[in-house]
Amino acid sequence: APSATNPLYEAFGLYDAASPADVDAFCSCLDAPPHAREAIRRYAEKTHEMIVDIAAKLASSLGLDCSFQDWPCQFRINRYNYTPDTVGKTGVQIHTDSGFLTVLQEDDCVGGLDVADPVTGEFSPVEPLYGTFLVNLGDVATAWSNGTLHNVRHRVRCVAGMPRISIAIFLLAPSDDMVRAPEAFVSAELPRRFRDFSYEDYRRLRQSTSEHAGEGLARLVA
Ligand SMILES: O=C(O)CCC(=O)C(=O)O
Ligand SMILES: [Fe+2]
Repeated sequence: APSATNPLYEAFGLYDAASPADVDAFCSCLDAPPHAREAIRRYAEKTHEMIVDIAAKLASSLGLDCSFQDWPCQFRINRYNYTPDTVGKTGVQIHTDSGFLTVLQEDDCVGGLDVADPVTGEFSPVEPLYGTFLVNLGDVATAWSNGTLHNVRHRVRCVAGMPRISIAIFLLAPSDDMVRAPEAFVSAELPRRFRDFSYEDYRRLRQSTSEHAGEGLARLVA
């Protein structure tokens, strides 16, 4: 629901996108007619396949052979209730995604997503590109890779006076909820940076401290 921090933003979603029963329950909440139900089911299935595949390729590029098939996955539709009066206002505050990997389908027409340069902190706009997805790493990626991968700070601003919709799928954390860098990422030169932690605890920590941009990782330093 819209909040004091992000009054133009609302979202609804489901957990777990890999579970046909969860997707069905979500469709029932929406009172989705059969053709919409089928479209949502296929979209969740295909984007889940895609995110698991991207994660495996990412791991393999780091020399690790692992499967992300059973990692819980959240699916969310974001809606920004923009009007001509809200141009220039915040859509979503600066944040990092808390999980491992996000695949985002941007609005085809309305831009406004900005990503921060990790060194300078400067924001650059991401122009919407029809037919593409955007891949983004979250806090769990930083911890799980022992600091090899970088979480990305981003925000959404209202740049046009019309509603904006984006669809995100989030691969969150290992299925046992415990985030721990595999041994392959740990060496004498690169000692373990973070203690083992529960993703659910970390998510609660982010909420309770209102630290939404990965600051909480500093609390988990080994
Ligand atoms: O709507 C967007 O472009 C980004 C949404 C986002 O950052 C999120 O859902 O975490
Ligand atoms: Fe995000």
